[in-house]
Amino acid sequence: MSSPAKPDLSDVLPRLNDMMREDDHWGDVAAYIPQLATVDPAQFGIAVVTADGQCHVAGDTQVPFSVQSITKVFTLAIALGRSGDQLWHRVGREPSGRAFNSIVQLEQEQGRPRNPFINAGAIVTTDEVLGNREPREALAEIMRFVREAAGTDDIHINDTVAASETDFGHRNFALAHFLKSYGNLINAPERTLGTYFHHCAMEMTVQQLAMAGRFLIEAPDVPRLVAPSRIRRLNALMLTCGHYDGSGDFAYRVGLPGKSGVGGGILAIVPGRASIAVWSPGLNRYGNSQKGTEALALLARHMDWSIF
Ligand SMILES: NC(=O)CC[C@H](N)C(=O)O
Repeated sequence: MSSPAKPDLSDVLPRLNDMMREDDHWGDVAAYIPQLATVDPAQFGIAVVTADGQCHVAGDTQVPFSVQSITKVFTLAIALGRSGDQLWHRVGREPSGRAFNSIVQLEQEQGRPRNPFINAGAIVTTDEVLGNREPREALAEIMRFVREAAGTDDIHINDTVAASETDFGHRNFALAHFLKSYGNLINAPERTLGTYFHHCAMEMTVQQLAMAGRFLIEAPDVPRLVAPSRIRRLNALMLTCGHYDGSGDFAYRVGLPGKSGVGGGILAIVPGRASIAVWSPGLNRYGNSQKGTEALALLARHMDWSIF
């Protein structure tokens, strides 16, 4: 009996792209960052880079989009590289079950954020990366890491988006001041947030993001930026916390470690096999890409890529 043919990504991705455009339930773009509110939600792009370095793409693949919270994976990797397990004194490792920008949880837990992927936790990891340095030095380190991971220097921060968040980021300022009041911020709130808003405002195409995620695959031929044991832990946190209070739903539907951003991007990892970046700016009720999640669920099922 012949075994069924292995699905070919160069067929699968264009079909997935067509399916995503069949209806117009694109979700809503994030309105609380005015620069993101102007993006047309009816866009979709996907890129898959396999462990052997092959890249397959479909859809709107040439558009650089605001990666936002996906940068929290890179800043966490850098913070752990700088401080090791000391970091966990300042931030936890449990799913939050709350919105990404929840204030009430931070107060209840006395200034130690639940995990490094909610905003409060990422403000702490950014503060750890910043240390006593100038924000531009910390940002240069973050950009170096991401560019090296992606294998290209053509990745930049959109200063207009960063300025837009600075002007309207009142919740993040509230979170940072709470952290400071509990003694869990080394720097002045404005200084840490300036760094945070800027790394969130980094832009990438889906291909660049999928390339940047390769270091999380843990395979022989991918760039070795962090130790294998740490890669597994980053993936564990992405699985349990990467989609905020939608993390359980994402694990149920997709079955892969993933990290979303309010710009509509999702980075998902198939351990040992592939790095996937998907982008569609319309969001679901958890603030995660609506079509991006749907596409990942279909792709994971079709390729039999769920880790479970
Ligand atoms: N979920 C996100 O992508 C949030 C990131 C955004 N920069 C914020 O702080 O609100």
